[in-house]
Amino acid sequence: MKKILSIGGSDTSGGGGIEADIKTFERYDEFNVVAIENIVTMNPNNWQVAQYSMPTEIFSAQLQTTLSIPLAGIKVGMISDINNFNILIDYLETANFGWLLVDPVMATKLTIAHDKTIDLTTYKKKLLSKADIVTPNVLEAALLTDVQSINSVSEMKEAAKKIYDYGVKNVVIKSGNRFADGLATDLLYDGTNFEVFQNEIIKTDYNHGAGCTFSAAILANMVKNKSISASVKEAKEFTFQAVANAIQLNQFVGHVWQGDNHYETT
Ligand SMILES: Nc1ncnc2c1ncn2[C@@H]1O[C@H](COP(=O)(O)OP(=O)(O)O)[C@@H](O)[C@H]1O
Ligand SMILES: Cc1ncc(COP(=O)(O)O)c(C=O)c1O
Repeated sequence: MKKILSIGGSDTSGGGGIEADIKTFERYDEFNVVAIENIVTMNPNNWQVAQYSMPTEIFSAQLQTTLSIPLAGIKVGMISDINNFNILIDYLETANFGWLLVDPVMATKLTIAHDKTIDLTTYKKKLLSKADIVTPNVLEAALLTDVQSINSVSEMKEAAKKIYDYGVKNVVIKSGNRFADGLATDLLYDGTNFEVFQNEIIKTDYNHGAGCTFSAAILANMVKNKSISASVKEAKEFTFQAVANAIQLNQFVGHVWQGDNHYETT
């Protein structure tokens, strides 16, 4: 069984972050080990989000723990603190692992005030440049490429080229449910070719966790030695089902569900 390390935030509501990763990797029969960099909580009255960064000593101890484990891949999600970020970069330089996927979680479906001390130039230079694959949504891709917004496949292509130039080997940009054409488009760019993956947008408000699930599923396929293109294709189908099976959590949100079945929806 392959072992994969997730580094990112713990979502107390259970939909995104490390919790989505664990559920997804289990579906692919892969063993997920974790290093939690931050914890996200929600106000029960209005769902306002708070984020608590892990003290550096604890984050570092988690990463050290994983040095004893042969890792087929590492998935990096939400990173909130510059000191933890630097510890992560040092760790990536010493650890032995297969693929590195970076999901640059900056613009999520929840409004999270991120620690602005990680500037994007540093983020690109130190982290993205090491990634085999990076999976921003269109909002994150716009932030990374310093454009106002991305509203079409041709604008996704422009952004993918720029992100590739940061040293990333493969770029996947996701439009999710944001484009008016009714299509959920994912664009893959490997430095030579563009490939477009599309399906219809499921009309639902419940897709929290879709991004984490999608990127975990891509990595889950990659460590099974599938091509990047086949990995993205399969992950898209997996995530589509997870969105189709989403559950309402409370009056504020609904979360994707990676399991085979769910027996009740409220
Ligand atoms: N309503 C939806 N219908 C179909 N696919 C969706 C829907 N919402 C998200 N997806 C898919 O889930 C994956 C994650 O996309 P997205 O939700 O944009 O990520 P993020 O959580 O990073 O914003 C993509 O493959 C996207 O096409
Ligand atoms: C810790 C953490 N990581 C990642 C995400 C991203 O979630 P999504 O997959 O909906 O983009 C969230 C969303 O709340 C989160 O709390």
